[in-house]
Amino acid sequence: MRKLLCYLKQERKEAILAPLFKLLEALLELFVPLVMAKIIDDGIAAKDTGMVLQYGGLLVLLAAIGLAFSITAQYYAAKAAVGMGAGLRSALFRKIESFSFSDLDDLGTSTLITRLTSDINQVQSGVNLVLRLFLRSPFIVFGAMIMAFTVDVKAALIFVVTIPVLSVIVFTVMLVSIPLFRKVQAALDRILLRTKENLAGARVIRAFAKEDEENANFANENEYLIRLQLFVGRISALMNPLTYIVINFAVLAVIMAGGREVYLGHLTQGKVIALVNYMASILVELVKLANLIITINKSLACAKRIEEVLVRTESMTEGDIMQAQPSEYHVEFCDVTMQYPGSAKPALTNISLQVKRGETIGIIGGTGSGKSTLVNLIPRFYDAYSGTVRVNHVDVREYTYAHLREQIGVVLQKAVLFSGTIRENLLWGNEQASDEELMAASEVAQAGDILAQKGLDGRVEEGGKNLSGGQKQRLTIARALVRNPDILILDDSASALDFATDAALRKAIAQQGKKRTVFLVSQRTSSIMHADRIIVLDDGAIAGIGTHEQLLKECAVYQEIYMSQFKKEGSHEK
Ligand SMILES: Nc1ncnc2c1ncn2[C@@H]1O[C@H](COP(=O)(O)OP(=O)(O)OP(=O)(O)O)[C@@H](O)[C@H]1O
Repeated sequence: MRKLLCYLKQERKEAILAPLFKLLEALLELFVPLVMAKIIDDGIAAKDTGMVLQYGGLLVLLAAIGLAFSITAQYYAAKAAVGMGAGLRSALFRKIESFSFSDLDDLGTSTLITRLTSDINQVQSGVNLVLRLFLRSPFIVFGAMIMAFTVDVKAALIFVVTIPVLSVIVFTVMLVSIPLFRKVQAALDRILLRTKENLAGARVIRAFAKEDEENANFANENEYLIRLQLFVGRISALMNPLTYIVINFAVLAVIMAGGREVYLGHLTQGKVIALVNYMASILVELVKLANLIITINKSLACAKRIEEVLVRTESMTEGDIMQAQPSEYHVEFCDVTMQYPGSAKPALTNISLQVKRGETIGIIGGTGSGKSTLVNLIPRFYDAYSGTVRVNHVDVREYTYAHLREQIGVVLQKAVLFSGTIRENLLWGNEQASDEELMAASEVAQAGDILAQKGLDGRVEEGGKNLSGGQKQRLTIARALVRNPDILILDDSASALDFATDAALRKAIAQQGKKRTVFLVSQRTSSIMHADRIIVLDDGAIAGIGTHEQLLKECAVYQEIYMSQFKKEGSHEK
């Protein structure tokens, strides 16, 4: 919590001024019943119109000054809360950006989105309310009680009994409803998650005709939320009749005791009205206070979720080496074992491999055999559990992230593009690249036809939804090539391309002048068979290394893969 308060400290001036102005407004409010008493006793009773107008004017003045104080307080409270929210949002975003793939896997992206958006909003509105009410409400409750004593001690004793009773009712209702509110939030979270999954998977739902089932599931979750909210609503609704019964009895007691005092000549009618007004103010403030405490509780729960992310220590820290001398072996794996957190068994076991500069390495194996895991260790998307991965003979953990990754062009299995223009997307590879360089990279990536059709200024919609799978893959390859990297990793990134385009792509990459080390991950033997060496992975271990011809002779796993695809392709041709 202390960490979050730092962000409020940056808005120190506003955070002090907001409650101060609210306090001034409350101070003025406490005088209103006294002025009313004066109007009744000195103006109306004495039929003195001048006096009524004079005090009436004072009331208007008090209201106007109070309004000005209140607006000023609202302004500062909003400014402090929004400023804190903005600071928090940037800090959280920066923190999330610093997370490694393992951290993101561990936390889950949907909860990070909720924390970055609705949790921060909740904290923001909590801070806004606290700044306005945490001084004002207790001040009015105690102030009104003290003012009541200054009006009439005997009648004020009724307040001494009423306030604790009212407090007990209000705070009991609050204590009962807070855990229920937490349940409501959790139910809301589930509904949000379901909505998000449904929107993301809308096409799959249609394809499997699961709309009715999904509608029914959503209706169930919604029904549960409605029942919970109604229950919470009923409990909260109990507060009003109960408190009004107490307050009405207290008002009755004030009027009866006051009436007797008026009759005896010890109290004026105006003062009785003032006492009734103080009683009403106390009730209103107690209800506000209860709502404030509920909001504080909700905000604290959200603040805790935000803080969990902010104080999380990253599972990987970067080194400080910026450049290394080119060495004989460009990429080395030394007895590398990789196990994902929470997994029962390693995804890679005892991998040792030395790759020379300029070599093209094909990586093949069944699904889940560890191909992506192997290449993801080179740009340090994950750290090896044991063993070392080296680039230019330097452990990847010793490089700064930026300097390690600027040597490597990665095309991930899932082609991700961002909304904007094609040019903006390609420039991610190298911000300084000229249009000619972008076009040249696109030609190599076999994306020339896309550019001819759409141009560099062609729009890419959210998630590249206006492009086909193959078009997206070719643009992501072009983006990696724009960087002109020393190491190029294509992780099954030509899976949506037809055989001819795939072959043309490999040929164009090989023909580029640069002595580039290439890792080609694929499930298709045809994509990797021309590589200098092929690594066959089987259940996380190397089952064979060699050329296509060597492996066909010596490696049973490779033979099996090749034969299964050869037969399949043969049968297609028939
Ligand atoms: N982020 C992750 N967290 C936990 N386990 C993972 C993660 N990514 C992969 N795995 C597991 O590690 C193993 C190897 O996965 P990997 O993605 O490297 O296989 P692959 O050979 O690339 O498969 P495919 O060809 O299907 O993409 C699998 O058992 C997979 O379930």
